[in-house]
Parts: sequence; C-alpha cells; structure tokens
Amino acid sequence: MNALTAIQPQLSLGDWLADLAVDALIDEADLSPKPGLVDRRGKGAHTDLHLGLMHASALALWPSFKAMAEAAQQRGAIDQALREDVGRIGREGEQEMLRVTSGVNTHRGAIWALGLLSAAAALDTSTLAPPQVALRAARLALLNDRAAPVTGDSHGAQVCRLYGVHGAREEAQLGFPAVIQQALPQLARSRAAGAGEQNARLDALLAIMTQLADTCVLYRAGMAGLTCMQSGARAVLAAGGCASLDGRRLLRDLERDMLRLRASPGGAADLLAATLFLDRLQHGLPAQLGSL
Ligand SMILES: CC(C)(COP(=O)(O)OP(=O)(O)OC[C@H]1O[C@@H](n2cnc3c(N)ncnc32)[C@H](O[C@H]2O[C@H](COP(=O)(O)OP(=O)(O)OP(=O)(O)O)[C@@H](O)[C@H]2O)[C@@H]1O)[C@@H](O)C(=O)NCCC(=O)NCCS
Ligand SMILES: Nc1ncnc2[nH]cnc12
Repeated sequence: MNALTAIQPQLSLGDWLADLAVDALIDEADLSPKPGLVDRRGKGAHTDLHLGLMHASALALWPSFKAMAEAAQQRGAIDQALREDVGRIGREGEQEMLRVTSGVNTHRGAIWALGLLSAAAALDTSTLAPPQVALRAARLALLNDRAAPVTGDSHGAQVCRLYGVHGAREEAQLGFPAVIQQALPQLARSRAAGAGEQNARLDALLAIMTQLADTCVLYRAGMAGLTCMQSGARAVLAAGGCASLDGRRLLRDLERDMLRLRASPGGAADLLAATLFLDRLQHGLPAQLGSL
C-alpha cells in the first residue's frame, strides 16, 4: 500500500460498473435539447415524467446494476444460470424503479440494455472494447429466461406484432447495432469535427434515431411518427449536425413535429445511455481497481 491507495476508498468491479451505468443514465437525462424527451428544459412529450424523476430512478437502479455485474463475476460464463440471475435482478430493479417513481415507467428499456452490458463487461475485463462487450451481452440476451413471465402484451410486443419490427429484445440479441454501428461512430466523428461534447452526444442520439424502430414512438404515434423521427434525424445530421446553425434549425423542426405527434423516442434515449456507458468503459479499469 502507498500513500495514494491508503486514502482511496475501496472500489469493486461491481461498484465501478454500477457507477458507469448510473452516470450514463444521468448524462442522458440531462443532455439538452433532446426532441420529445425529458431534458433540462422540461418534460418533452410526456405528462408523467420530469428530470427529477429520471434522476431518482437512475440512482435507485445502482444496486441492480452492481448485482448484475457481481452475478456475472461470480458465474464467470455466459450460461443459463447467469441469464436467469440477470433476469431476476432486472425484474427486481423494475419493481424498485416503479416504487421510486410511484408507478411511472422511466427506465424499463435501460435496465435491460445496461443490465446486460454491465454483466457482459464484468465477465471479461481484459476485453472492454464496445463490439466485444456488446457481443457478450447479445449471447446472454439470446438465452431463454425460463422464469420470465410470458405475457406478450407489453407496448413493445404489441407494436412489434402490428408493424413487423424488431424491438428492445432483438436490439440486444443482435449486439446493439444502433449503438455499435450508428451512435459510437457518430460520437467519434462529431468529436473529431470539434462539435463539443454536448453536440456530439446529441448527434449520437440522432444517429440512433435515423434507424431505430423505437417501439415507444410506434406505440404513441404509429408508423407516421416513426418515419417523422427517422427522416427528421437524418435531415439534422445531413445539414451538419447539432453544432451547425442549419442543423440546429432542423432539430427545432424535429422537436416541434415530435411534440405535435406526442412521440417520445424513449428507446433511442436508452441506447444513448448504452452508448455513453460503452464509450467510458473502453478507456479501461480505473487504477483503484488494479488488475482483476
Ligand atoms: C425485453 C424487454 C426489454 C421488454 O421488451 P418489450 O419490447 O416486450 O417491452 P416494453 O415494455 O415495450 O419495453 C421495452 C422498452 O425498451 C425501450 N425501447 C423501445 N424500443 C426500443 C428499441 N427498438 N431498441 C431498444 N430499446 C427500445 C423503451 O424504453 C424506454 O421507454 C420507456 C418510456 O416509454 P413511455 O413512452 O413512457 O412508454 P410507456 O410508459 O410504456 O407508456 P405510455 O407513456 O406511452 O403510455 C422507458 O422505460 C425507457 O426505458 C421500451 O419501453 C425487458 O424489459 C423484459 O424482458 N422485461 C421483463 C422483465 C424482465 O425479465 N427484466 C429483466 C431484464 S434484465
Ligand atoms: N430522457 C428521457 N425522456 C423520456 N423517456 C426516457 N426514457 C429514457 N430516457 C428518457
């Protein structure tokens, strides 16, 4: 032990991954101006959500993310037992979220995405590059959770049937293509172009929105709403992104259209949080953790 380690608090891998997950959720919620979503300016297209609730929900999920990471560390392999541990902890996390928010669904999709990614990261800390972590999360998501209630009546399941699209489950099972192929490359491009961190993150959100079948948007605003979201996001990026004047004007137009349709891209918001999580994770373990 040296003078530095003596004054530093002990940090476990589970603590660190839960910190990253909660930070990603809070950074996503705070990022502004996001079209249709809760941000620092207000409630977006929602009546029952606000920024304080998003923060309270994110903080309440810390123990669940830690528990999912620890389960992965203890099991040490992608198998049925780990899948069912993660499913059980995720469902308990959902209950805690609903308790803290008095029944409002703030982060259902985020528990799923960040829970799988936290477990996937904890499984092998020697390979924390985003594609590898996403691939491990996909392999876990592909396993059947025998304890999961079979209802098929979630909003996501309803619109997936109606429109023949893939929702949150398939996004994870495919290795988070919206994050790996759209958001992270856009984040890097916008940073390299000098956009500034907040604009680069907004551009990453828009990159997700250009392609995603966001079941929240489909449920509230149908295919017309989804088309509006995707084409509006494409227009902003084609005009130079959120750091450009033309891009900002088009972002305002997109927000106006989303609010008119009552459309909220909650799925895209969750995947932005997943993007921010993987972006930080790839810088590796902090010194306090040492080699695991
Ligand atoms: C496999 C599950 C993710 C369940 O998926 P399913 O599609 O069956 O269920 P939904 O209840 O619809 O939840 C999916 C949530 O995922 C987000 N999402 C949407 N589209 C996508 C997409 N294409 N890719 C990735 N993620 C996506 C989205 O979450 C966000 O939106 C929520 C807020 O939306 P809001 O507009 O308020 O909608 P509602 O409150 O539902 O209604 P209205 O207000 O419109 O009336 C917010 O939560 C964001 O996070 C979707 O909501 C998995 O969750 C599962 O299996 N759950 C069962 C329990 C379990 O076993 N959990 C363990 C998992 S580790
Ligand atoms: N900022 C946000 N606004 C609305 N729904 C969300 N789901 C996840 N993040 C969200």
